[in-house]
Amino acid sequence: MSAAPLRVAITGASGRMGRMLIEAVLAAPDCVLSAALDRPGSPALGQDVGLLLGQQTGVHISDDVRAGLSRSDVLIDFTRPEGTLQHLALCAELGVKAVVGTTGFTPEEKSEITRLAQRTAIVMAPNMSVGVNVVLKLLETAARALNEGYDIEVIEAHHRHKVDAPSGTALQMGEVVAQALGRDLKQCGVFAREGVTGERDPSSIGFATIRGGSIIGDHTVMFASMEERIEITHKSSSRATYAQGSLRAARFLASQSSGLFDMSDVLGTR
Ligand SMILES: NC(=O)C1=CN([C@@H]2O[C@H](COP(=O)(O)OP(=O)(O)OC[C@H]3O[C@@H](n4cnc5c(N)ncnc54)[C@H](OP(=O)(O)O)[C@@H]3O)[C@@H](O)[C@H]2O)C=CC1
Ligand SMILES: O=C(O)C1=N[C@H](C(=O)O)C[C@H](O)C1
Repeated sequence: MSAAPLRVAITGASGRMGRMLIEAVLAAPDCVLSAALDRPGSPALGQDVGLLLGQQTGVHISDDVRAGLSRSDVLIDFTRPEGTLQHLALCAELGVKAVVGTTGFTPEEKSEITRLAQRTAIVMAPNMSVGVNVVLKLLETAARALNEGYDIEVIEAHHRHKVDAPSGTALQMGEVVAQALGRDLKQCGVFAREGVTGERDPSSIGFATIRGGSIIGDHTVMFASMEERIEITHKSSSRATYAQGSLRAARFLASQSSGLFDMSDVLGTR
């Protein structure tokens, strides 16, 4: 007998990631789209989610998050920090699991998510692509080997609509490198340079942000010495990579009851 399909709810349904996730869920044979949710006042409310895909699905975008979650096993949320926190509080109350792709959380908001994960299972990652999560492992190895004489800079580029900087992925890359080197990113991260900055502090990890056009998401970590330069780069060419990773995370959660996980748990690379 085949297992019951995973009932997946999507918040931010009309957003860039929301639309990509809906397409991925509709195409997944083991999943069913149980709810497509947007916030009150969204012009998308009432639309059949298949409208943009040229098909009728019978699932209409709604702002009734509680009702949508009540008929779901897992929520996939790519919205904004304040929206995600509201959605997670409802997930914890209703026993619905959650995959969080939203970035830009404050340390306090992250602590709140850790608390909510005592009541339901949550996967949270600033980048759901398998490729980026492999790159995080490469960075750990590179940082350990290049621990002296190399200046480390993280460069990221995204589309003109992105609202947070540096990207969540760039920050995670910085954290992985800092941890491998026994540094604290809060102390050594340099997020802006202008005017007479003085010479570069060798223990710093610099960040540079580019915003423009339709760039989906590029990240490079540069290790620069006086003799050579190593650059580890990941470039996304479609948001489908984030949607597919999110579905892997949703399937992983089916066997978890509580706790906060990341993509290394999902991919078994921890
Ligand atoms: N982890 C990963 O792999 C990835 C993470 N991201 C992150 O996902 C998030 C969304 O990105 P993207 O899809 O490009 O953004 P969009 O702006 O295209 O979509 C955001 C969606 O969330 C809704 N929303 C905004 N604020 C709230 C709120 N307070 N409550 C409920 N819903 C809200 C928006 O509704 P409205 O239109 O009404 O404002 C919209 O539907 C960002 O934080 C981004 O960094 C993106 C790609 C990959
Ligand atoms: O906003 C985006 O688009 C993306 N956000 C994530 C981030 O902040 O790292 C992931 C990806 O780079 C796309």
